[in-house]
Amino acid sequence: MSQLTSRDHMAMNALLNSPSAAAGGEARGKARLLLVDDEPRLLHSLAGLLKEFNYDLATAAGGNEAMAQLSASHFDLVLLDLHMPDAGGNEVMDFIAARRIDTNVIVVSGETSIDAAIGALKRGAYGYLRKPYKPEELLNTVSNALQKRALEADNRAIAWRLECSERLYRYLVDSSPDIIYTIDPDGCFTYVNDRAQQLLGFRREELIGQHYSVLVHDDDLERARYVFNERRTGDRASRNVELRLKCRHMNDSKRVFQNTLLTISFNSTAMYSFDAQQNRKEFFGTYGIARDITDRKQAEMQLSHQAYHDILTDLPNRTLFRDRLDLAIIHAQRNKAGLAVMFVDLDHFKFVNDTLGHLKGDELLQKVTARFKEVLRRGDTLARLGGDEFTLLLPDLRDRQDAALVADKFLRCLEQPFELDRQEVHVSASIGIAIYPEDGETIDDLLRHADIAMYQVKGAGKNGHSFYHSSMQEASYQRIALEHSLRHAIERGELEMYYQPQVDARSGAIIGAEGLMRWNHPERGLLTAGEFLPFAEESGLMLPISDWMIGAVCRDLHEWNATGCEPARISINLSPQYLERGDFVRKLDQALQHYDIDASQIEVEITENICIRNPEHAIEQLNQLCELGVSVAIDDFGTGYSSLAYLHRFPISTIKIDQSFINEIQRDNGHYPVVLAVISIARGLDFNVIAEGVETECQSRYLAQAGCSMMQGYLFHKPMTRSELARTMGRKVPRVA
Ligand SMILES: Nc1nc2c(ncn2[C@@H]2O[C@@H]3COP(=O)(O)O[C@H]4[C@@H](O)[C@H](n5cnc6c(=O)[nH]c(N)nc65)O[C@@H]4COP(=O)(O)O[C@H]3[C@H]2O)c(=O)[nH]1
Repeated sequence: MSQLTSRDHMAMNALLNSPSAAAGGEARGKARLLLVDDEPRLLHSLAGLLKEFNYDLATAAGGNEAMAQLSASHFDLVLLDLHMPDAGGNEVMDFIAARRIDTNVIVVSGETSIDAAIGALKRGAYGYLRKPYKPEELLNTVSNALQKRALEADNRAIAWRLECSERLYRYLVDSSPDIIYTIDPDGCFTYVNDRAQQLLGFRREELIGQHYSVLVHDDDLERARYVFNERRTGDRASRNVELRLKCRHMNDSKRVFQNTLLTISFNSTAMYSFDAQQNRKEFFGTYGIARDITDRKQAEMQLSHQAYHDILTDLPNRTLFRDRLDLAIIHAQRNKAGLAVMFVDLDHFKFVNDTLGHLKGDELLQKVTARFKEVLRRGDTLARLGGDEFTLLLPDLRDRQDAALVADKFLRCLEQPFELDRQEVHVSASIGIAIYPEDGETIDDLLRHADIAMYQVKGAGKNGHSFYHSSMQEASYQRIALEHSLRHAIERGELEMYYQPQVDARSGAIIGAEGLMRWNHPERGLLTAGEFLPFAEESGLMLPISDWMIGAVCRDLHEWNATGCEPARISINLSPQYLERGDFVRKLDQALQHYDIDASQIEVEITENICIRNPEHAIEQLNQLCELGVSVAIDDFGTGYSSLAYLHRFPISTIKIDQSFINEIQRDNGHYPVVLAVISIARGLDFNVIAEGVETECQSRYLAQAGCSMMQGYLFHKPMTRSELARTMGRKVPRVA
């Protein structure tokens, strides 16, 4: 922005605030005349002569009085005698000059020498009249002097206006946010405003006289020719033409200088002068305004990038992938070539997300992406569809084995663990492959079939790849149908709670039972929780299902309480999704009150992972449970990221040893350190300990000897219906290990 001087301010204020001046010429009043002569008779006759006219007259009888009056008020014209006894006319004129008094002087003197006249004119007198003067000569001289004075005043006003106007426009042009320039017919700059330097880094003097092409990016020169040679005016002239201009690269902190190219939008128009002699217009250059639109262009580019890319990994998104696949199919059709589409789904990603939190989950996805990218060739497209799902397009496939090789490389690159939060995290992937044209000729078919093949890998134990085969279709339909019918299972009353007794192995007495959900599937029969709850977790059905489960367990407890054959305590499993929601304590409390159940009859089983993900939140929730009187057990202990540092802060009463550790117990005299360690941790922290999945007498004996007598497993009881449990409780058959 150019600096405004105080003179500029004055000029602009005058221009903007003086409408009369703008109209050209100030309104004038009567001319004021001062008549100076020491001879009263002459003074009187002079006044008499001028009185007839519309002048405002004042008289002075000597030089001193004249100077006093000139100091006190303004006069347009002084009619001045030269010889006066106190102060002569020359002295008065010197006084006028020294004080820069704005007035004109006509000397009216009896002095006849030419030197006197020359002296007076040199001092600035407008005229010199000799006494005795002819009246008309005097009147003419006075009138002419006043006219000339008025003309001079008008000229000064016009010049001042012009100066003001020029300053205003120069200021406006220089402080414009746009570059303003003029160019001569040869394409050389004749003017650029200050903004050019700010934006492009070139000083005005460096650009004036230079051809415009020094500034224009080489690729834009063709378009620039029209803009900088614009011969049209008005609506037909160039509007909003975008060109990239070179900037001088300077280490200036200002943003504009850090760009080596700016995108500028140009408006330009021709300039013509009129040749009166030839009676025709003459082109003398182009005038233009260039606006820096770099920020807008960058924002537009960013927006369009975001529309087609995944923000987290910066990989192409679904839209761009489909577009690329579409093009690749057309290309393959034309060239009778093949292509492969892969569906890549990370195994156990949800577990990482649930245990370490979404931020770490995101970090893992970024790290996985980086490894995948290293495997790719130019021309392959890896996209992220969302969550842990990636798709890969391999165009120009020569052999389907090439696709298998890439899939193997993907799997191998995941073999090394990832480090997250100073913990080693292992992930693998399940990859389904569909080949064009055998497995589909459209985008949707290829993607669907790759997805089906991927599910096949998941079902077969994950961490592998598989080509699509039409026989997989049936399994896929079954999976989709399962998900679909699960949505209606609650309303159709197909869910049921089963209970697996927990026993004190020393006496065989039932000390409690774990509630385990079952689905009486209309076609597939009784499904265990392990067979359908993973789908519920994936499809967001865990929340309504958990609501149902709390109600069902409380209702069953209510019935048993009424018949007096209730187990001491029922433990229920709560999914991390449900715990996260924060209102489950209130729901549980409501259900307990509704069915009049004592809170001590319920134990909530949580996995240790939920404590690690957001310990403070977990502690708060668990404390609320304890305040209700509900106890807490840690399920599957030892399989997740347990942290003893947190464990003692949780209000936990029971630890359950996971069945994978119990499975390992094969011999009475064997050494099973994990089992021993868990039992000793539980003792050290004063927790109850229950072993789950106990199937053999050997396991039961080993556990009892190690100090764990509370057990659950097929050896004692399988999960059973509520009426079976009631019957079992009624029998209370003791069983001694
Ligand atoms: N091989 C073997 N298995 C045994 C033995 N004893 C019991 N089991 C099975 O092991 C699982 C024990 O439950 P969990 O570890 O809490 O693991 C449960 C629990 O985490 C979850 N789950 C079950 N019911 C519910 C529920 O109502 N709500 C929620 N949120 N999760 C549930 O599903 C998991 C699987 O449940 P299920 O399929 O019912 O499978 C049950 C049970 O049927 C044994 O001696 N040998």
